[in-house]
Amino acid sequence: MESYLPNFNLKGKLAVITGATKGIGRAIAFAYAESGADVILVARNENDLQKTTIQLEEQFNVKANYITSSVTELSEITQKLDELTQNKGIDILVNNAGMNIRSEAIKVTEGEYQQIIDTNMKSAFFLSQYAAQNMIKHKIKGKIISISSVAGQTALRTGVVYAMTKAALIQMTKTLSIEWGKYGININAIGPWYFPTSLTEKLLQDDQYVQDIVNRTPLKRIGRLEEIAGPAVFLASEASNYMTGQTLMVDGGMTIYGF
Ligand SMILES: NC(=O)C1=CN([C@@H]2O[C@H](COP(=O)(O)OP(=O)(O)OC[C@H]3O[C@@H](n4cnc5c(N)ncnc54)[C@H](O)[C@@H]3O)[C@@H](O)[C@H]2O)C=CC1
Ligand SMILES: C[C@H](O)[C@@H]1OC(=O)[C@H](O)[C@@H]1O
Repeated sequence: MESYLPNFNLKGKLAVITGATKGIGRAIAFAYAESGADVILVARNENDLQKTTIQLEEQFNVKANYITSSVTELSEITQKLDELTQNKGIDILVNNAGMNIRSEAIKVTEGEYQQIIDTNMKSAFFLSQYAAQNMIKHKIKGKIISISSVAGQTALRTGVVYAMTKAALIQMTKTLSIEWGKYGININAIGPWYFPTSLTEKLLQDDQYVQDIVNRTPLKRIGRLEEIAGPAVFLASEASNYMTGQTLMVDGGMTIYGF
């Protein structure tokens, strides 16, 4: 039978997702499990992790493990990943955990700067490095996906340091893709516009702010979480095997909207 339909499912894959108990990371974890992947969730709240992994195992009949740690505690995470991936290497890493302290550039403190940089950028690089070492050791042609932002490509009013980290993830994605392509590892990113999560909750409670977003968005609405899970499943699946170094803007058209 002649077929060109690639494999979009993640059966038998092992995915590591950071910040996976809330918002976009949670949506991705659920979509991956529904697509058949076993998952390792990384987050800071043990209770949330326990509840989420139990739900994933019961709902989708997959294996769900967790690591209770801040992504800034890299050795904590890598030691636990060593244990959890002895027999099965990592197929997919999603660098999702991220935070923002929205303040004017003129007022940013060194502490705020470092917290955003460490959470959004440093963790993504070193977890990508760990995942690549793991994939190479297990001879896995894996997928590394980072959640950037439209703020990494166009200027927003929501914090310069946050934007710096999101731009860095786009450039990290390009640079790692040329270094690790020879191992068959695909490195891509996703740049969301606004999606309803705890990160954006306060902003999206302001009707005028939401109207401003809608006015700048060709599709005239904010995103729905399943609309970010789809591209994340695509980038984790064999369907994207010939894509690397790219950032998919999942933004309702916002980044291409000149005037
Ligand atoms: N929601 C949106 O409109 C957009 C979100 N993004 C990005 O999407 C990613 C996910 O954000 P959302 O789901 O919206 O936010 P969220 O706040 O709902 O979820 C972020 C998750 O990351 C976790 N996290 C934060 N710092 C952490 C740390 N140090 N260690 C471990 N986990 C940590 C949080 O606990 C939370 O579970 C972030 O990287 C964010 O920058 C990008 C563009 C738009
Ligand atoms: C779309 C942006 O990333 C948006 O800006 C913010 O301050 C929020 O943190 C969202 O991520």
